[in-house]
Formats: sequence, structure tokens, C-alpha cells
Amino acid sequence: MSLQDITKTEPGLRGSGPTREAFRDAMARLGGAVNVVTTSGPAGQAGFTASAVCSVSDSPPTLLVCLNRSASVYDTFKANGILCVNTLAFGQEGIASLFGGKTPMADRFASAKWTTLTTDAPVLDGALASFDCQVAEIVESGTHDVLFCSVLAVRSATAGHGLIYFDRRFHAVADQS
Ligand SMILES: NC(=O)c1ccc[n+]([C@@H]2O[C@H](COP(=O)([O-])OP(=O)(O)OC[C@H]3O[C@@H](n4cnc5c(N)ncnc54)[C@H](O)[C@@H]3O)[C@@H](O)[C@H]2O)c1
Ligand SMILES: Cc1cc2c(cc1C)N(C[C@H](O)[C@H](O)[C@H](O)COP(=O)(O)O)c1[nH]c(=O)[nH]c(=O)c1N2
Repeated sequence: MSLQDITKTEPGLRGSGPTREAFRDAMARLGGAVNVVTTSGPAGQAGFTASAVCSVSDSPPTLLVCLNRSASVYDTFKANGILCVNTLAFGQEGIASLFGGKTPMADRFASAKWTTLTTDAPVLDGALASFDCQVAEIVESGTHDVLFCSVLAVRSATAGHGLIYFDRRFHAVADQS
């Protein structure tokens, strides 16, 4: 197969950019870790699956999470102001699918075991890493809010295979150690 067979180009009209579909098709080529982001507090308990999570700074420890303002969980996250990013391990794809939308919140949380660290946000048993955070700043961009989060506590697993979302499917990343 030549490179021409496996590539497609959609430059878009000047000023308008590619279509939403072309953008998503291209974004589907960016593999990323799969996280279940949770919150708990006066506004209630909620969680959603997120691939749009990124390290921002290690001093002070800061990460960002992009949350669609049309998500059912949006108001709960905004009101509670705290969250935990739980990075999933291979084998936790079922949890990713449950938290990926349309499932009642009680059923999402009933699918796994949870603890807490510093905040009340649920920390997932068996996650590769958990980042317990306070939301420090929110920046609106397009359909999403970018939540800049101060990391108050972390928990890391010492072993376990990684889980990547690539080409609209889950894949294992083997831990060779
Ligand atoms: N950043 C996001 O909000 C985001 C990321 C991944 C998946 N999803 C949602 O999960 C479902 C399945 O996604 P999929 O990857 O199998 O197929 P898809 O064709 O909907 O998305 C392909 C890729 O485009 C990006 N994307 C999708 N929806 C987006 C959005 N609303 N805003 C910004 N980027 C977006 C993501 O990188 C995604 O992996 C869809 O409903 C999708 O909207 C949302
Ligand atoms: C693999 C994968 C990755 C993501 C998502 C889905 C899936 C399957 N979703 C969508 C998000 O999980 C979903 O909209 C929420 O669960 C809210 O759904 P409800 O509005 O409660 O049905 C999502 N949403 C979001 O706002 N930011 C993100 O980074 C992601 N990433």
C-alpha cells in the first residue's frame, strides 16, 4: 500500500477550516490515555470518560481537563470545584464505556470500587494513576471548558498495562518490565 492510498487531505476553505467530521477523523489518529474523571460534593456525584487530559506544569503540579459544556455532568463538576482524574489500565475498558455517556450515574459508579484521597472525589481502585485536584481556573473554548486543576494528591500503581484510545478503539500498551 502506498502512502497515497492511506492518506487523505482536506484543506478546508480559507478561513473556515476543515469540517467537523474531517477534524474528528484526523483527531482519531492521535492515540491518548483513557481517564475517568470524577467529582463529589454538594452538587452530587458524577463522572465521565475523558481523553482530553494533559499535564500542564509540575511546579505547582497542574493538569488540564477539557469538558463539553453540553455533557450531563457539566453542572455538577462546575459546582463542586474538585475532581479526580483516574487513568485507566488495560482491562478497565468496560468502565470507560460506562462513563462514556448515556448510562445512569448510579450504574456508572456501581461498576467499580472507589476510595478517596484529599478531596471527596472518587478514586478508582485499580487505576494506573489518580490525580486528586481542585479546579483552579476555567477557560471557555468552543464547545468545551478547559479546567486547569491544581493537583493536591496522587496515587500511582507500580505495575499494570496501559490503555490507549486510538482509531476509535481501545488498545493495550504492554508494560515490559
Ligand atoms: N474531547 C472530547 O470531547 C471527546 C474526545 C473523545 C471522544 N468524545 C466523544 O466520544 C464519542 C465517541 O468518540 P470517538 O473517538 O469514538 O469518535 P469521534 O469520531 O466522535 O471522535 C474522533 C476523535 O475526535 C475528537 N473529538 C470527538 N468529539 C469531540 C468533541 N466534541 N470535541 C473535541 N474533540 C472531539 C476526539 O479526539 C476523538 O477521539 C463521541 O460522542 C465523541 O464526541 C469526545
Ligand atoms: C474514549 C472517550 C473519550 C472521551 C469521551 C468519550 C469516550 C468514549 N467523552 C465523552 C464523555 O465521556 C461523555 O460525553 C460523558 O460521559 C457525558 O455523557 P452524558 O452527557 O452523561 O451522557 C469526552 N467528553 C469530554 O467532554 N471530554 C473528553 O475528553 C472526552 N473524551
